[in-house]
Amino acid sequence: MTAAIEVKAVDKSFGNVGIIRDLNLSVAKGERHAIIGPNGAGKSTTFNLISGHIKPTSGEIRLNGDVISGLRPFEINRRGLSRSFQVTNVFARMTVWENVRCGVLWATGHRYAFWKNVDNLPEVKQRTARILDDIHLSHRRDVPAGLLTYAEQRELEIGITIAGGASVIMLDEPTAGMSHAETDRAVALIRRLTEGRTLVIVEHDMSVVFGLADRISVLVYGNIIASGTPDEIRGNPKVKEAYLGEEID
Ligand SMILES: Nc1ncnc2c1ncn2[C@@H]1O[C@H](COP(=O)(O)OP(=O)(O)OP(=O)(O)O)[C@@H](O)[C@H]1O
Repeated sequence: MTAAIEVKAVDKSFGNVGIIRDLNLSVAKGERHAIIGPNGAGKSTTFNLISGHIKPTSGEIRLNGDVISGLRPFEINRRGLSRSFQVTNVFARMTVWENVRCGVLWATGHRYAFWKNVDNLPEVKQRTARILDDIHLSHRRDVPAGLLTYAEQRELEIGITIAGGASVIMLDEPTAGMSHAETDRAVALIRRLTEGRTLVIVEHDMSVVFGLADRISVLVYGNIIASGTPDEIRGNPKVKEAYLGEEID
């Protein structure tokens, strides 16, 4: 079967510093795949390469079989890939409802419908309401997003990322800065919302990684040193060495 994401022999240099070196990664359709690795290993850079925010120096990236390296982020998004960022990225002055509706408008083809009364579009209204319900933020719908708690903002962002109906979702450290209880809630949310889709996640919290991922890839110095099931990764000596002194289970 065609992979959802296929990264082949990708290199990325900033100036003459090689950050990503011969990166090869395959994520099957419907799989939840985590990318882990020490600080500065190149995880966010890998995300930015796949989502088109930066271009590879060489190599090729495919989404559902089609080459996407070289395309711009919005073109890749239209082809079915949606991502969140490490830093919370919601519109602080817009309400929760308006934030989600933005994502829905994009997905339903009303991309530039600024002149329309968009609340009169039943499909948009229903879909926005359903997503708010899914992310358990219906009771906060009229609150400006900037006034939500930090964890609620991250949940909203996850909601917006999936609002577009993309088949491939990429989340960059979705539980960073959350308490244990908030993390558990976010993981349950992510698991539920990505059911039947492909998920790629960058995450430092190993309990999240090992609880959520079907497969894990370990990135060290811009290169994937191991890819496998959580059990394979746990028992891999190269991974243990890269995480010397740290607990990975
Ligand atoms: N635009 C850029 N220009 C120059 N160097 C960059 C740029 N973006 C990232 N880097 C460098 O690339 C390396 C990898 O950074 P990246 O943010 O991808 O790592 P990471 O694995 O996501 O780290 P962390 O876990 O700390 O978030 C770092 O040394 C960083 O300084």
